[in-house]
Amino acid sequence: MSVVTVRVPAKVNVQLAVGAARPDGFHDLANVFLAVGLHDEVTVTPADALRVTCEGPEAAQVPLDRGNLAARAAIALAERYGRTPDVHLHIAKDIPVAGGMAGGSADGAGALLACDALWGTGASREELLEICAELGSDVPFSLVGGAALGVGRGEQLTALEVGGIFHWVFAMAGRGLSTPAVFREFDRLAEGLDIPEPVASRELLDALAKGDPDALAAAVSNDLQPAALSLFPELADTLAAGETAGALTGLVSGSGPTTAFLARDAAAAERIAEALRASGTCRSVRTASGPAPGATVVSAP
Ligand SMILES: C[C@](O)(CO)[C@H](O)COP(=O)(O)OP(=O)(O)OC[C@H]1O[C@@H](n2ccc(N)nc2=O)[C@H](O)[C@@H]1O
Ligand SMILES: Nc1ncnc2c1ncn2[C@@H]1O[C@H](COP(=O)(O)OP(=O)(O)OP(=O)(O)O)[C@@H](O)[C@H]1O
Repeated sequence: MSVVTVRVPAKVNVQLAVGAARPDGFHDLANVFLAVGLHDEVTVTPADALRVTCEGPEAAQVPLDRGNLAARAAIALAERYGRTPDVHLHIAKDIPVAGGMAGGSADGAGALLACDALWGTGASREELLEICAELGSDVPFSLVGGAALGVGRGEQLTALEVGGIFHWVFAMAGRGLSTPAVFREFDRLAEGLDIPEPVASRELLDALAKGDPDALAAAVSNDLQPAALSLFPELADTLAAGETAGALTGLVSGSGPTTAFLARDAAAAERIAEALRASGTCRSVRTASGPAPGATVVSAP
C-alpha cells in the first residue's frame, strides 16, 4: 500500500487586468499571481474505485463527486496514461472555498502531482502543465507557485522574480462568490465601454522584484473588484476596516469575496488582523506571507 501527500498554496492576484469577453466566453488577462502560505493538502491512496473525501471547517461546501477538481485531475492523468483512476483522494482543506484564492485549483494541481508520483507515470513538467490548463485557468499557477504572470486566460505562465517576503492579511467573507458570475458582472459593467488590452504593470513587476511593499501597495489593481463589489457591496466595509487598521492597501482577491490587505511587516499584519477581527465586517481573518512554493510532495512511499 502506498500513499502520497502533496501540499499546495493559495494565491492572491496582485494585478488582475481583464480584457473584453472573447468569443469562447473567457477573457484575456494580465494576471500577476503571488502564492501565499495558506495550504490545502491532497493525499492519494490506491482504492477499488475513485473516491473523494474532504476535512476542514468548510468541507461541507466541497463537492465530493467527479466535479471535484481533484477527481477531474486524477481522471485526466489516468486517461492520458491508459489506466483507471482507482484512488482515494483526501483533501485537508484550509484554503477558503469559493473565496477567489484558487482553492479548488490547488486541489486539482495537488491531486495531479500526487497521482503522478503514486503511478510513476514519468510525465514531463510540460505535460502536467498542459493537463492543469485543461482543468482550469488558475490550475497551472497552483502547480508552479512563487510568483508568475499569466496571460491568455491566465494559464500561460512566465515566472517572476520576487526580491522579498510580502506579508498579507486575508478577510474571509460570510458567503462565497461564483467566478463565472463575477466575470458576467464585469461584462455587464463594461457594456458600451472600450476595454483596453490587458497588460502587466511595469511598476508592479518592479515592486515585486525589489520586494518593496510600499511600491507594491501603490501598484496593485484588480479589474474584477468593481464587479465583485457590485455583487457583494458589504465588501467595501471590510476594505475600509483594513485600511483604517493600517494596511498599506486592500483589494479583493481575484474574483472575491476574500479581501487581501498588504502589511509592511509580520507585526503589522498581526495588528491589522486583530483590528479586522474586531470590526465585525468579515467571517474570519488569516495572515500569510508570500511567495510560497507551488505544489510539493511532502510524503511519499
Ligand atoms: C479570477 C481568477 O481566479 C483570477 O486568477 C481566474 O481568472 C479564474 O480562474 P478559474 O477559477 O481557474 O477559472 P476557470 O475554471 O478556468 O473558469 C471559470 C469561469 O470563469 C470565467 N473566466 C475564467 C478565466 C478567464 N480568463 N476568463 C473568464 O471569463 C469563465 O466564465 C469561466 O467559465
Ligand atoms: N476541490 C475543490 N475545492 C473547493 N471547491 C471545489 C473543488 N472542486 C470543485 N469545486 C467547486 O468550485 C467552486 C469554486 O471553488 P474554489 O474554492 O475553487 O473557488 P475560488 O477559490 O473562488 O476559485 P478561483 O480563485 O480559482 O476563481 C466551489 O463552489 C465548488 O463547487
